[in-house]
Amino acid sequence: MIRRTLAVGYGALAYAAFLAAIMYTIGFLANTLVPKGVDDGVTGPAWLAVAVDAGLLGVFAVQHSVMARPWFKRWWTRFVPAAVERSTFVLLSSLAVGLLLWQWRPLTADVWSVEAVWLRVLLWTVCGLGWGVLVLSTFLIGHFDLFGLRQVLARARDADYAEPGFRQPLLYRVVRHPIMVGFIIAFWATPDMTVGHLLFAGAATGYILIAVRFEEHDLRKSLGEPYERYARQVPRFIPRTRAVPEQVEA
Ligand SMILES: C[S@@+](CC[C@H](N)C(=O)[O-])C[C@H]1O[C@@H](n2cnc3c(N)ncnc32)[C@H](O)[C@@H]1O
Repeated sequence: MIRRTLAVGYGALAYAAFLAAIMYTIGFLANTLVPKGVDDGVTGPAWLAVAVDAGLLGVFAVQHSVMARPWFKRWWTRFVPAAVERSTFVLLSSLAVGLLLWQWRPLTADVWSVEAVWLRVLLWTVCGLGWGVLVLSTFLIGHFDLFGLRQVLARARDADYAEPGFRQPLLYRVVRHPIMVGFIIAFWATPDMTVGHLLFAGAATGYILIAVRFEEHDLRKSLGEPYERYARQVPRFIPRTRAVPEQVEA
């Protein structure tokens, strides 16, 4: 009983950490409503800021990609109960984001700064749409599974947990990685782009381009031909303007 309560509490804590990390990131990149935005913090030599920021992004990238691999999950569920494996991943990812935002060093030179009000409004709207696409997409493939809550609730009820499995709802019929498309849009759509923000957007986009290849490798391995067919029909990031005819089996 105590273990179950602890598991639910831990899952709730991890989910709260995720919510705090994503909401702070939104304010951080918009330089608004948070104490420290992407253009705030300790100033110093540019080379040092680039080195520190790249290191912080690297910590997140390694943590996030290594801990998401099936071989890693198989190994560490020998020590961590399976029911809280996802919550632990979510908690550590949120802490890595927290470290990144806390220790981020600004590079405040302007890359672009839009004056026209209509264009500023348009860019903020696109940015908001990016975050919206991201959140919606998490619900399309199982928001509460993705962030570990269903796993701990199943444990609390002593029920078996079944993963929601591979799905192709709505946006997943348009592109294979709508969550990542949402991130990319939100990272780049800003009326005021500084060198620091550009570094963040460029490095994070580069990471996404690599990370989805690892994810697809795992999906190909676990799903086989159905994923190959999906990949032939649905592009990674940029929607097709014309449908691809399904190949006739020989
Ligand atoms: C952070 S989500 C990102 C999903 C996807 N790359 C995206 O950008 O929307 C990563 C998890 O989603 C799972 N996933 C990816 N595509 C999926 C789909 N179409 N249906 C269900 N799960 C999916 C992966 O197996 C992985 O565990």
